[in-house]
Amino acid sequence: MWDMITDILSDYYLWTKTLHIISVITWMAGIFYLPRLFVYHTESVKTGSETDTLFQTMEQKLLHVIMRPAMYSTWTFGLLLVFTPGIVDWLEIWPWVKAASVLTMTWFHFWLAARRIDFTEGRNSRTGKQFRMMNEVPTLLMFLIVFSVVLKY
Ligand code: HEM
Repeated sequence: MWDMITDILSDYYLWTKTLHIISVITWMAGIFYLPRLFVYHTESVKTGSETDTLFQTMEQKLLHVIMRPAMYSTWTFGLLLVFTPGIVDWLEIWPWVKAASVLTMTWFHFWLAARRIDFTEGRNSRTGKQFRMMNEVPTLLMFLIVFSVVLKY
């Protein structure tokens, strides 16, 4: 049974990788844009105004319609790649760097989701500067992930 599954994973390796990359692009688009929305929301929008409601709608749609499904499909296709024979050698360093980075990226996703709730409840206490600084987290992780998965040291 397991042999049959790994044969199928090998046959569809390039399809899986293609879908993984498409999912990653979609997830990252949101990961980079949502903190920007939070910066404008914090610095230029009055709590309780019409614009506040508009920003909340944009943030909710971005998170639930784009980012959340994209995160799930990135994980699904990524894990299928992990189980594809001959792709990941856990004796090398790169899979560990990648694993640590994608776990941190996933933590960042949920951190953003929690900050969205702060806005909906009118209790955001972060400044625009703090959101700008947090925006560097996914940038750093993206470098670590792409270098590790492509160079494979
Ligand atoms: C969320 C969990 C993730 C898992 C389990 C995972 C796992 C994997 C695996 C096993 C591969 C195959 C490597 C190969 O074919 O040699 C791969 C490829 C790739 N991953 Fe991920 N990944 C994840 C998330 C991400 C994220 C967040 C990014 C980007 C920010 C990313 C970018 C890539 C790229 C660009 C490739 C293609 C590399 C190549 O063609 O050689 N992955 N991933």
